[in-house]
Amino acid sequence: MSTSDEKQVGYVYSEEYVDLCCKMPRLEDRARLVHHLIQAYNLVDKMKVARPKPASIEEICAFHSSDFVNTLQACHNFDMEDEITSEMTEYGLGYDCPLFPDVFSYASFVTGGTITAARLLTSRCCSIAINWFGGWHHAKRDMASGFCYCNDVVLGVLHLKTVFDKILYIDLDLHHGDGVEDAFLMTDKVFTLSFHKYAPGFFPGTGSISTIGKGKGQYYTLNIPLKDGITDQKYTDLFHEVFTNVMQAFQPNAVVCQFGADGLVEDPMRSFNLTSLSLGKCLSDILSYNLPTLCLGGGGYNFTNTAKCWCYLTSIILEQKLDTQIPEHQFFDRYGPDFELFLSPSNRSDTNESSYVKEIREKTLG
Ligand SMILES: O=C(CCc1ccccc1NC(=O)c1cccc(C(F)(F)F)c1)NO
Ligand SMILES: [Zn+2]
Repeated sequence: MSTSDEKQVGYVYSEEYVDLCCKMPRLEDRARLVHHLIQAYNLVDKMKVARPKPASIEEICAFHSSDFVNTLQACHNFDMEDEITSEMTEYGLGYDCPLFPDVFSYASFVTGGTITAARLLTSRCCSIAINWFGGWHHAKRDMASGFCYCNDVVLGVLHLKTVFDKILYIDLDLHHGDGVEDAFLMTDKVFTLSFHKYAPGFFPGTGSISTIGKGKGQYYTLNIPLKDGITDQKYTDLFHEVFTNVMQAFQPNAVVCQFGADGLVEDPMRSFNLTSLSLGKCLSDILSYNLPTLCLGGGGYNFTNTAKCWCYLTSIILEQKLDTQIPEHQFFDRYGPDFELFLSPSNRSDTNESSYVKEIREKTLG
């Protein structure tokens, strides 16, 4: 099958990379499930596989402070019994961001994965690049946060900026993409658009509709705060309206999208009532503009649903229809009892009253 290069889809993967991603506590074998499902649907052979290299210290320091990176690197032989020092907690390490022996190679490899994906776009080798094991949007310049050590998203955007003038960042994770928003709050070259749950006491607590950017970056930050129970229809209608407005006004040269899957039905976060069809429709909207596009993962703590979702998104990128039956493969039995690719919404109530959505529309679309 001959695909002209500009349609080539880049997929960041190696056995070593997946193995390392599975060392992250609380994410166990998620990366392996994701890759093997994409493989089981014969999608890997339709993509240009790019082996990631770990990001170098200087690459990571393009955003993070050197004392933070040095501290993270010093934790590389940390084991569970070691006590958490005050220095570690000062850098956000130890609680929300658990320490484990390979933490630094994990963080530098994931970051390298996203930079590798971004390079596929800046080198014009591909028009779409995927790193499902990146998308760690909470990490700050000198602080790990919310399960994120290095902010691979910021570093990917910074690399894209060396070639593309204006970058649109879209964050579809259940949680507000605070680390990325902070990094680009004051620039008009990166527009950050985040859809997320916004509720008292819900992490990270930022992302209210009133945060719109500062200085030159004023009006280049947009937050869509949502409540529990939102459905596919309401989410995708709102996304379509807001996204098309932003595309018209900002006219980016490249797009980065974080497809965190913790907003899906049956996620342990138990917040939104979305199925993969929502993220799929958002992705189709984005791809319809034929811009260089970087697709990243993120949250997603129901591992089989996350694998189903990102595999489905990969099929949309490749314009391949998938069987609804999960194909036989090494992890087939994990997909029981239904062995179905698509999810069904639950009957939980949607607390986003239409008056609330109307208010959001008015405040963001003017
Ligand atoms: O998903 C996130 C991070 C969520 C987070 C924020 C702050 C502190 C810890 C976390 N991570 C979790 O709550 C978490 C991580 C892995 C698995 C789970 C589970 F219990 F939901 F499965 C929960 N950002 O997009
Ligand atoms: Zn999340």
